[in-house]
Amino acid sequence: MSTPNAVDPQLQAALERVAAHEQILIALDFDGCVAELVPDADAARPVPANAEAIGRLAEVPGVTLAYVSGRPLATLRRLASPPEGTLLFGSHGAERCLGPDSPGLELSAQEEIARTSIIDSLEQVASTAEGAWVEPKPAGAAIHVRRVEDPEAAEKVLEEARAALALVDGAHVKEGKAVVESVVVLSTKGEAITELRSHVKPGAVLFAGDDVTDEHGFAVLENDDVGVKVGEGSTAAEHRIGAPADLADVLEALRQLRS
Ligand SMILES: O=P(O)(O)OC[C@H]1O[C@H](O[C@H]2O[C@H](CO)[C@@H](O)[C@H](O)[C@H]2O)[C@H](O)[C@@H](O)[C@@H]1O
Repeated sequence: MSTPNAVDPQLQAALERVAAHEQILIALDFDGCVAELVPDADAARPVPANAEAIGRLAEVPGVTLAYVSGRPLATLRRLASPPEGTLLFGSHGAERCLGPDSPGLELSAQEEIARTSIIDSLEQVASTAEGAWVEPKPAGAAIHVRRVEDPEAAEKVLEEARAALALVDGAHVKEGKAVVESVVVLSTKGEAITELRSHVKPGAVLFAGDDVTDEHGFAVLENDDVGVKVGEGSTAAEHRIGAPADLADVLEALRQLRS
């Protein structure tokens, strides 16, 4: 294990307040937070130092780990390889695994029709630009443009996708980084964190995330909770780190405070 860098003093003070609680919840976004953003979405993996820090935190009494991600639950499990016992929310909160009895996501017949229309519409749009591709998901789909070389062409794809999705009954749009997603089940990371809070009953929560959808998560933090925005962009989080590679220092600082 390499020596961790000191975290910002204000963040360190906030971590001390979190660590003082008997039970704490550490909820993490995956892409752009635990893992670097990469062109091939299936190649995303935790930054090694983050994986090590997460593994060590999983051993600490009174610490519950959770992932709160836009990824489908099955993909999240495969890519993140979370330690045993980690609670999981996928599909921006529409899918959950809080234990063996957690119900799977079931779509109504109407939602199934809407999901098929979303996928068909996005496939149609993606076929117009080299590098654009569609990621089908249990509750909808995402159109990706990170591999479209020309930024103007990429933005045009996203605009066309928004326009196509506006015509699909029951399609809700979520914005992301080089991606537009559409879901047939409306849920937010804020709702996921609220559900985690009532399940775990922690004295305080640390939530880290990098994207627009993570703002719903920061918005439900309270009291001694700590929100950490990863990277640039406006945010409701009170703390910020530069990149996913900096997250390990934060997690390690928290672990040391619990030792
Ligand atoms: O909530 P998250 O865990 O951050 O998931 C959000 C979306 O992440 C993935 O897309 C993003 O990461 C890709 C891999 O680095 C990148 O290529 C893409 O441009 C990003 O938008 C994922 O593919 C989506 O399903 C998630 O909703």
